[in-house]
Amino acid sequence: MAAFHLSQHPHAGADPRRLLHRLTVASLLSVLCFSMVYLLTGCRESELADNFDIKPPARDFPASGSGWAHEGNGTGAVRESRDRAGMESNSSGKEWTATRRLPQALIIGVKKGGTRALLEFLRLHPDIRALGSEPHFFDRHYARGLDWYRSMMPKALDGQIVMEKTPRYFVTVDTPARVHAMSQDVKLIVVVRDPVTRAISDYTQIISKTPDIPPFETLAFKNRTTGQIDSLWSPLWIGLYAQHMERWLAWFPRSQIHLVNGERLISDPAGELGKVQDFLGLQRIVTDKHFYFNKTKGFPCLKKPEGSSKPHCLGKTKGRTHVSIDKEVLQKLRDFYKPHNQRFYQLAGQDFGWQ
Ligand SMILES: Nc1ncnc2c1ncn2[C@@H]1O[C@H](COP(=O)(O)OS(=O)(=O)O)[C@@H](OP(=O)(O)O)[C@H]1O
Repeated sequence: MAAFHLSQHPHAGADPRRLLHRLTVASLLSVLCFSMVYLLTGCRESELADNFDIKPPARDFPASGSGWAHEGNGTGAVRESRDRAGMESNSSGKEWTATRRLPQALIIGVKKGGTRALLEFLRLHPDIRALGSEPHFFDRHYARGLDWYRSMMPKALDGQIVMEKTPRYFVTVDTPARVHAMSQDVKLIVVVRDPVTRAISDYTQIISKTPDIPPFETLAFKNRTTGQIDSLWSPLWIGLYAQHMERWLAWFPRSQIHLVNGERLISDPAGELGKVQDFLGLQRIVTDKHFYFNKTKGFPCLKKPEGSSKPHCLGKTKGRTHVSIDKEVLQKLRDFYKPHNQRFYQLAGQDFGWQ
């Protein structure tokens, strides 16, 4: 249409140089505008979002379906605008520049342990800046390099702790060495939960996505008649905590790994959060004042996150009803895990009391 219109213009043929000049000026203006938009809106981040399967740092909300039930909370909005500006000011009005840094703390596992709840509770702390999505850097995107990883992090001020959670790190063989190569001082957090319940939680999620898979009772055994457990089946293998923990202990001292009791994270979230804040060297700011027990959901939820008037619970994929499992199979699994759990308690220096 535009080309047709130009060729019909009475002066189009008369002054091609003028037309060319106009076109050049228009192109220069477009380039200028584009550059301005690029600089002002952090275009680099949207490129990342388009090209990769994880979210950019400025949108550091939980992935949909895995985060809070009411997402557009004020806390996130405030944080997002701070991220965009990259600035924050203290009481004297002086501004500090926030920068993207590599994480100083990682929630490395375990899948279905309660890692999302822990991360969201920790995000209430003003000295924590946490990436909402799981970047899977050390297990999937390691080849992208540390600069890429840093670019995924939310901006943080000096003194704020940057963190992320990717529960798969705990069980991936190369991860401890890779994390160590990034930082020898990084603080590691693992939320652990009774491995039998964890496996059922895992399976409940799997079957919700692929309803055609065989029953849990079939997949859990190499041979159901002989009762031989298939410990390589992922939902069961992840629960061999001692085995995974030993790999981490080959690279990091026990004092650098904090274990969160996943069961207590539900029954006493403030108590578990208190210990995590101590471990991170932070003031205990997230306390029981922040939580209430939501009877309908059957889990603790947040009363009023900063800037929001609504209480917040985790989304519906967290705390769902588990598939019911044959009692005999449950007992076989408990017997199977017993020695592994004992070994884990020894490594942990803590008895989690799983049956
Ligand atoms: N406050 C609160 N609200 C909801 N759910 C809670 C909470 N605290 C811990 N949990 C438990 O977290 C389990 C999900 O664990 P993760 O977040 O680690 O899962 S995931 O690995 O990120 O998929 C999830 O597992 P399921 O109960 O099997 O759904 C919960 O038991």
